[in-house]
Amino acid sequence: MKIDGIHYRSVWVDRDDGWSVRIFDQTKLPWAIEILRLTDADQAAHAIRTMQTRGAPLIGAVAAYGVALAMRADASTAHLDRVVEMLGKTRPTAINLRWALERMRAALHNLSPADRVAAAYAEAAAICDDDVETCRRIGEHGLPLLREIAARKGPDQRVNVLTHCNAGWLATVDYGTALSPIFQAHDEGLNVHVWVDETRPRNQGAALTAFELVKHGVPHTVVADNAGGHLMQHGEVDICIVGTDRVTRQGDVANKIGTYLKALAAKDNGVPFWVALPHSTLDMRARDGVAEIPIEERAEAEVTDLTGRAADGRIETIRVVAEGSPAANPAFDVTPARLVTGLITERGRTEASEAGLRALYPEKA
Ligand SMILES: CSC[C@H]1O[C@H](OP(=O)(O)O)[C@H](O)[C@@H]1O
Repeated sequence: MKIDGIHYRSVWVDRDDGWSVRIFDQTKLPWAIEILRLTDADQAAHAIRTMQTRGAPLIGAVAAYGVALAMRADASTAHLDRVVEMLGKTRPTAINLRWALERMRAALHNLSPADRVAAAYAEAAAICDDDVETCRRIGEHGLPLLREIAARKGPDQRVNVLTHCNAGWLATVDYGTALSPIFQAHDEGLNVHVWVDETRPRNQGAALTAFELVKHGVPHTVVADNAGGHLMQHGEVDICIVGTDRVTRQGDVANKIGTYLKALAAKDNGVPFWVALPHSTLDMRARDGVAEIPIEERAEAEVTDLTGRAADGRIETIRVVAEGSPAANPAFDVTPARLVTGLITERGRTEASEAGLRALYPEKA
């Protein structure tokens, strides 16, 4: 998507710089736009682990390019296996990471080492191009939901969408998932407004979703995570649309911590709760999400500390928790399918169920 009129993807290859891989340092956004230069797999792993680059589809794409960078250093089968395993351990919850690495290994394993560099870059590029088209189509299939609300409420009433975390173009290669229909609705002139959950502790909503919506000119309001239920009780939310890091074959949804609580509030208030996902986020090997999806535990400091811009413009990190208090930091939770109104995919919309997913993805059954 665009930043000040210039189109970017969230990851790209700099052919003029030795085929290095470029990403935004998302830990610096929205205060600074810094582009990182990755030249080896360890740098790619570090970027994923530290969330310099994050978002389920995007970490898969960056890991894929991490494999390509690794093949330039050593295209042996042993090194390929080592790098795939190393990158696969960077973050446990988003299934897109495993999906992308398995796809890279399948594309390279039977090739001769001499052919692996070019093939790795080509496969990583194909993963990125597939993600861009997939996310664009997710937008197309989610758009009718917003049009229906707009038609019901009338042109002078805004369509209020609540979203959690960041599932925009910064979480994917381009367009986003949950934000894709919102961008398309805005671009076609729908009167759409977004309630943006700040999304503690990493504030992906306040920092990244808000940044995307400002740059695209989409009306929005940042709210504390705990405000969503109140807004729903008072009729201020017409629909919730969130992204996801893994959906099981029965439709259970892993997403950023706090999503489950929003889904409970939506159910209690009769607010439709939709989840947007590309095919790469489906984990048909898992059934019960609560029991089977690994939930990433991140550092306490992400809860005890907060980073932002001081009055004098300096970026500072301050402690916001009493000295001596420990913190726990589960980074995701699982929303059971019974709380999900439906799934928005690149192939269309479906109920959050095994039957619904089999109908859309018969080849994955
Ligand atoms: C389009 S996937 C976005 C998904 O990924 C985020 O996790 P993180 O920022 O920790 O990588 C979050 O769960 C989003 O919903």
